[in-house]
Amino acid sequence: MALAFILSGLLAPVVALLAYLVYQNFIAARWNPLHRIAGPPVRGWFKNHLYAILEPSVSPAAHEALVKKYGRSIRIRGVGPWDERLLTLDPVSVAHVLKNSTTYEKPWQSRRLISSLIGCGMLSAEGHVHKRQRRVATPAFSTQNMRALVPLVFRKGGELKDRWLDMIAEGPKDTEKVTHERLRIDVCHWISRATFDVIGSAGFGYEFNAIKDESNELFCAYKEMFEVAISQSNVVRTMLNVYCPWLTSLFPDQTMRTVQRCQKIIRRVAGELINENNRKIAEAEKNGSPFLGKDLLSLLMKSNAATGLPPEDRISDDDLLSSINTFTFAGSDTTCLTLTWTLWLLAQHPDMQTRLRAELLSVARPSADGLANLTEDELRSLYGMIANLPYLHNVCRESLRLIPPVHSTIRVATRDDEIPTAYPVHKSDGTIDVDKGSVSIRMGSLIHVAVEGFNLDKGIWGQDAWVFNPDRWEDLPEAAARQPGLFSNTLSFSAGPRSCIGMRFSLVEIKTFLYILITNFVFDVTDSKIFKANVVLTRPYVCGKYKEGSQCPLLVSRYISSQ
Ligand code: HEM
Repeated sequence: MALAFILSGLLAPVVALLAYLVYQNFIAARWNPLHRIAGPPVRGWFKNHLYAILEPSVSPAAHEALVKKYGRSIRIRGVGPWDERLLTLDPVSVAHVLKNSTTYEKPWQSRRLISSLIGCGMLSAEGHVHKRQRRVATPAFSTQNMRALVPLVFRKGGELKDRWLDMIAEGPKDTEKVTHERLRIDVCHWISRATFDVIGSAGFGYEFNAIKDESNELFCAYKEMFEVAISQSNVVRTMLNVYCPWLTSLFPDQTMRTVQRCQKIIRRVAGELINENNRKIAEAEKNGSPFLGKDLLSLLMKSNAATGLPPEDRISDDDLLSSINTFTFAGSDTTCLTLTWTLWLLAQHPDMQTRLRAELLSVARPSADGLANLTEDELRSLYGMIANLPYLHNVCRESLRLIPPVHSTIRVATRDDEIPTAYPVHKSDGTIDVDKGSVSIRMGSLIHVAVEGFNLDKGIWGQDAWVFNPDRWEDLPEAAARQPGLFSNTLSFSAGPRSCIGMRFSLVEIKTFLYILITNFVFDVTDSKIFKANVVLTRPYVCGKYKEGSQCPLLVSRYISSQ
């Protein structure tokens, strides 16, 4: 009797699980309206289309083939048979999904993964928590505040330049091949150190000094934690982290222990920064003088302390800590990769590099003896001129269009909806629906927003869409000029209420760094072949050396004017 009771107790959950799986895979899947949309076949129970649409070495061709065969609203298979997703390359559909951020949220699984590392900051929060964080942070990213950061960005760019000049003067180390004063430099590694320095200083008034050396404990903690985040090599462990976080924190493995150790350091150091700022704000208030901190954290704390803000709209010290982590996580690698890919593209196109250099050198410097002696105001006015240079702007937007660091993003429908379409929808029975003008979507379905897919769409940008051509921006095809997107009709910074809050910040950094680097150095390709891989972001790797991690070696020599 007792045995029968125990067995039935054990059996019940198994039967319930089986029933659930049968329901999800055979019944719910059949009733899902996405099932009626055309899409590529799946050859096997656990086969999916994720590699083809997520991996930048194959995704442009995959997207092109899918659109040709199935139109711009495509049903694809996600992780399992229960996971039918909508891949949309229809601009009207994407604008709808990104604009309606309460109907289309970020899936809880990706939000949980991000939160487990950097806390529930703006990247992973949803609903009123996100709104509150975004409202408090928005003033910090105003044009005026971004201008205030210009001198600091020049200082960091100058430090990187001096470091490279020293390295070139010193000559090669064992690992660096040289041909007549040209040094092989992993630009990705070095620019990453510099963008960390910028975000530390401009983000929260902290000096990582990573261009100098890589020993700072907060820098090491962030680096180690982000490396864990991007490796996620143990799929089972990652799944457990998402679905049973209590289990993995009860039985932490080496990776988890590393993350916990890093988080402890970050909490301590960043906590001190927050306390210090709180103290300064209180002191300024007491003295009736303004608090002068210009970094994002100070500005965020100032806007949070503003007298007009209702208490329920204020964010907590924990949220402030998550914001520091979020700015570091979202703002350093993305900008580093844009700069790295731009230098790589310019190294492949020496004529464009020369043309850009000529334009940058045409900007009159307020002082002949370099940037170091310029006042903050002079640097700001210099940046004003640089920011308006047309070819530099075209190079930046073309690089961000061609190789967007964020390859794609994903949303989940929080209710049933009709997603409007501009193009006819191909159905799974072989017919084409020209009249309906929408795709029915059920609550819980995932929508794949192909950032790179949009940016490289030949049907929109023209037959040369996969080619680096900064001049295309002088005469865009009509369809491209109608594309949604926060930045220059591209989705590189996304669109709508969840688009990138740091776009202006990164453009100041990208343009200033390009100005300093291109007017001081010449960049050439090496004999190493570089390929792109989507490891959270689109990163460069050397062919045959994937295991060595992301790198982008270029031959760097000093630019010497012939005049
Ligand atoms: C070239 C550099 C950058 C690129 C290409 C980029 C791109 C993006 C994209 C595509 C998103 C939307 C992600 C999604 O929907 O899944 C995003 C969001 C975000 N970015 Fe950036 N980003 C860059 C630089 C920065 C910088 C410098 C910062 C901060 C200092 C920053 C802070 C954020 C934040 C906080 C969000 C979340 C916004 C929200 O959900 O409300 N980003 N970024």
